[in-house]
Amino acid sequence: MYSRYIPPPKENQAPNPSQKTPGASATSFSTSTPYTRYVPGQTPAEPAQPAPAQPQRIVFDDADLPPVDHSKSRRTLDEELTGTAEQKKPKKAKSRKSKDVVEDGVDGEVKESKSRKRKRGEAAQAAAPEKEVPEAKDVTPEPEPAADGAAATEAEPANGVAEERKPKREKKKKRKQDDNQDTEMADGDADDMRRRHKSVFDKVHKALQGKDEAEDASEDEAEPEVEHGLEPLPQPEPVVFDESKLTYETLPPWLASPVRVGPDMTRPFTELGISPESSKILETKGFKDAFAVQTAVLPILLPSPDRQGDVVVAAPTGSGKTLSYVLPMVHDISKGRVTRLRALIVLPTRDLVQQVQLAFEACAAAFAVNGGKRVKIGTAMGNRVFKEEQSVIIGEEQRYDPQGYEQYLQKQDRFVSLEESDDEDDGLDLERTQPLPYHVVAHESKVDILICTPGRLVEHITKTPGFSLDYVRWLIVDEADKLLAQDFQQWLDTVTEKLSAAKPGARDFPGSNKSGVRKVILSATMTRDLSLLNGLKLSRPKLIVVEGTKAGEQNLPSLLKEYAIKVREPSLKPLYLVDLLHSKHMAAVNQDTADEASAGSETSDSDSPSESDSESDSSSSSSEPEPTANPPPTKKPTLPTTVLIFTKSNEAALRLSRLLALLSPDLAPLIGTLTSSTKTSRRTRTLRAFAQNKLRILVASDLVSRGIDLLNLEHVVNYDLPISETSYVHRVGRTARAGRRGCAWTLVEHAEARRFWRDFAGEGKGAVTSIGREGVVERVRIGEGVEEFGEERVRAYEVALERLRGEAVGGEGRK
Ligand SMILES: Nc1ncnc2c1ncn2[C@@H]1O[C@H](COP(=O)(O)OP(=O)(O)OP(=O)(O)O)[C@@H](O)[C@H]1O
Repeated sequence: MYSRYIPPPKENQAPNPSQKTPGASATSFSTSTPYTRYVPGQTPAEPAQPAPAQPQRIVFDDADLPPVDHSKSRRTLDEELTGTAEQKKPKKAKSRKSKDVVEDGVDGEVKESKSRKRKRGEAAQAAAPEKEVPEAKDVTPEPEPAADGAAATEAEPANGVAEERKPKREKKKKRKQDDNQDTEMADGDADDMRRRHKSVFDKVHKALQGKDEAEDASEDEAEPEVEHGLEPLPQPEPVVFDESKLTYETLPPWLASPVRVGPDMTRPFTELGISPESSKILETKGFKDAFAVQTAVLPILLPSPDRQGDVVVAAPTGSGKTLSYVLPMVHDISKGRVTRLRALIVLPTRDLVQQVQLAFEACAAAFAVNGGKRVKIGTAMGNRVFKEEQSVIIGEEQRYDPQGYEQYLQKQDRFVSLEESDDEDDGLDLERTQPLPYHVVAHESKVDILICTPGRLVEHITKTPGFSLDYVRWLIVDEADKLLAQDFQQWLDTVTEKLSAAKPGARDFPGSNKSGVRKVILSATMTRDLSLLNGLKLSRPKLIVVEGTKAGEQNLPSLLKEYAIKVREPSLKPLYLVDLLHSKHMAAVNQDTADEASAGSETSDSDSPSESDSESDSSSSSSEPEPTANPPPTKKPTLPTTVLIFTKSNEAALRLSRLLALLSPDLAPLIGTLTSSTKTSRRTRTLRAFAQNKLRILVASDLVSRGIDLLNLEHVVNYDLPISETSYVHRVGRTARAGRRGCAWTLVEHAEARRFWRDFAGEGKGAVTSIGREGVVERVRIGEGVEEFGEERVRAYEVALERLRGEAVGGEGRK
């Protein structure tokens, strides 16, 4: 009953045509592969060498196949081959199979499972009596290509051993694929041979399982055929990947349920716990009533018998967040006598350090009343030589202390031996002040409050003798999302570790029985990312959110108006800007600015610092007449308002600033430039000139997009699109501050339109923006391309560009 088993060729074994006997069997299988005879009841001998598990393919060369009658249906073929009528399979199963085949694609066909191979082998044996070898054909089999020439090959494991090693699940999957493959082969028009085999395999497989045809038939009958219309068959649920962002529901209660405050709420400082004397002084500084954020934060941070936990503040730009922490801190520290480092304020840029220092100085005076101490404020931001900065923060004195001196000497001895052993760890000791005999050098803080950038803070912690955080009881992290996202020298870990050290009584709050470090974390674009916030190790935190009626995650000031200008000709973008600056849109939007502008224009010729204040010298001292893209000015250079123009980089800011001066000489003396490559002192001068209305236009990189408080600024122009929604919020938030009006203009090129309207403006299909605004972004038209600007202006623009290029290369243009 069993016939000779002709196994498939061995994996990776390229046929050797030389071994072929002429006139050998016409089968397309390589006959060079050794095989064993199957003897029932006898375990077949293991192959000498297990072949690698890499699949091998078998050529089904049409030329080698027996002629096929395509007119015969599959059923007819099956009958012809097996002599039995095969039960028709239910339609449902069939269609599912064919779908799987499509999904599995070529891979499914390439891989063949062991079971299928087994079936194939068994089938070959079973089918042998009926059709042992395909009809002899007068064609010499083509040699099979090598295993790696995969194009015309089919995967075939070398033997059962390699196959056995595959995990069960994989085998199961393969088996399923094989079933699908079978259907595909039957439907396809290339492999009739395989189709025949398949039907034989099926029969033999059933036969080997001890099931006769009748049983098969009854089994199939038991599974009634289900009729389907054209409606889609039920499919498994598609796998849905959860791409949702963190929502308030998934946040801890303090983040999920913030204390919400309306943006218009104000209250007198006296109602919030500030003494009338201090309030009066604050009023003289321009702080009459507390702003919304201050009304919410002050009661939590000012001393109370029941001290509350840490505070996280999310309030729009220009809403007065700085004063909300400055006032309670100065109030608290002014109650003390001794100067110790009590508070750290960490900020991302030097400009912000300087700005916050001014706020502290103003408030220090307000609390130096009724016997209150005038708090001492220091800064550490790297704008000075480190040693100089050290001497400003930490003082030294020689104190008589024979015992301490003895310990010092012992330490020195140890240090010398360490030095000999090339250990450089204590090298800084060499730079320390040497004590006088029987004295020690004592260090003490010269400041109560240190305002600093994170990098410089870490430097002082690690390198400044006597710099200690033992007495620090306030930690303020302003522009927190930025500081937390960028781990400057692991500043947070270093600081929190130092703050966790407890010295008895060192962190006590006067007038309170509580002790510890109070943390205040602020931003207009506060992160809700717990992985970032966790690093702060907050204690019983509260989230304060200031928001209007149309609140988003990041809210814009309510008095901000936003506009978008379509740039049809990106190559002429600077001309759009020039036209905007000369348009009626650039009007004063606050009355006091209008007044100052008219007063400033009278003196602007003599007082203007011109561009000597910035790196780009735009003063048009050249003897040649400047190419101008605008009509020559008829009156003194002036602009009725103030403008801050944002570009994408330092270089872009410098170039645009110069180009503007060339294109519009009337504006040249009013233009200043602010970039991170500009020296801090020069930046300070430029900002001061702008605050005094001597400069009316600032061209800047994103350096000044955060926190900078230019109260007289009325218009922000996004010359280049900001990189993110957060960046947009900070940029446009340089105006419309502290209850003033302001406008934001964005130049939008065609390629940027979708992103701008969807992500920033929150308009259009699929718009999802985190920005909360009261109004909408309005469209404004400026220029209409070449026709609108005119040939002459476009030519002048090209000349200006050429000159700029010349200046960049040789600097001749500036001479
Ligand atoms: N109570 C007040 N009365 C009047 N002016 C105030 C008051 N509080 C703050 N200001 C002023 O409001 C302006 C903006 O304040 P501040 O710089 O603190 O804003 P901010 O919320 O920190 O903004 P940003 O997020 O952009 O840093 C400052 O000029 C500040 O002096």
